[in-house]
Amino acid sequence: MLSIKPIHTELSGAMLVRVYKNRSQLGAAAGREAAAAIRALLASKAQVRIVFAAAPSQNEFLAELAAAPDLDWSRITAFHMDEYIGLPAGSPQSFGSFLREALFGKVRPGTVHYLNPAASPEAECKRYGRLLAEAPIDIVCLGIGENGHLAFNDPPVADFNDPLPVKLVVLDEVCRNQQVNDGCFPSLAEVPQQALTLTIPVLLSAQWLFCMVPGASKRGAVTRTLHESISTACPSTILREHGDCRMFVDTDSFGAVFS
Ligand SMILES: O=P(O)(O)OC[C@H]1O[C@](O)(CO)[C@@H](O)[C@@H]1O
Repeated sequence: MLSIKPIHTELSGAMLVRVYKNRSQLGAAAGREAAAAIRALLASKAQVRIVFAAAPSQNEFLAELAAAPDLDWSRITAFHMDEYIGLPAGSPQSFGSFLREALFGKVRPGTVHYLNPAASPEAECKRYGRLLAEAPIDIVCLGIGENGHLAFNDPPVADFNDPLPVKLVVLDEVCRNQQVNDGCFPSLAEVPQQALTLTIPVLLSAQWLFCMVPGASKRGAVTRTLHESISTACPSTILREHGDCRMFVDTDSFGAVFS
């Protein structure tokens, strides 16, 4: 298999940033790297625990990962990082349905823990928090929202020292508008107002973070992530402090590369 070379690499704090020519190269490179990391973990432990983001920005990455050879998915425990509250049961917009379609239904992980948006939010946050706490999280595969959110930790609710592992949040308007612009919902009125999300300390507790951020609509968020001071005004800035976060961007989200 040919390796896909980034056209530019740099460090932002402790975070390794790789810039690819376009989103398909970004997705393929990230998928292969994540597969290699999973293989390495599976060689040294019985179970590997991974949290996945559910968004169009992850499509190329998830497709590559789903096609990766020699991965024993039966020893993988999978989680997702957020879920809307208030969608009809089985709605294609739910993040559980998205991941079942894009990945879980193809690779059949040994265990998939779905967030249940129909349960009482308080009870569901506790239940999911307990499942997450059963053992360390090995890998989180995430994206960055246009407002710099990680999962559904939008700037008004993001807390780098959140005491809760999973919480109920009200979504901010930039985040809800993005879902319409991404083609996930026909209008703002149909985007749920509330959601459950893993909190930032849980996401950052993973040994490895793979962060895939393609597309021109993310250029502002990528620039802020790399250059703005670290604060919840742009939650993704905290990624620069994780010791093993790799961020995959393309020329649309990064901007021009000058050598
Ligand atoms: O790349 P996108 O579509 O902005 O998604 C970024 C994040 O938003 C979510 O889709 C919803 O919070 C997450 O699953 C994902 O990490």
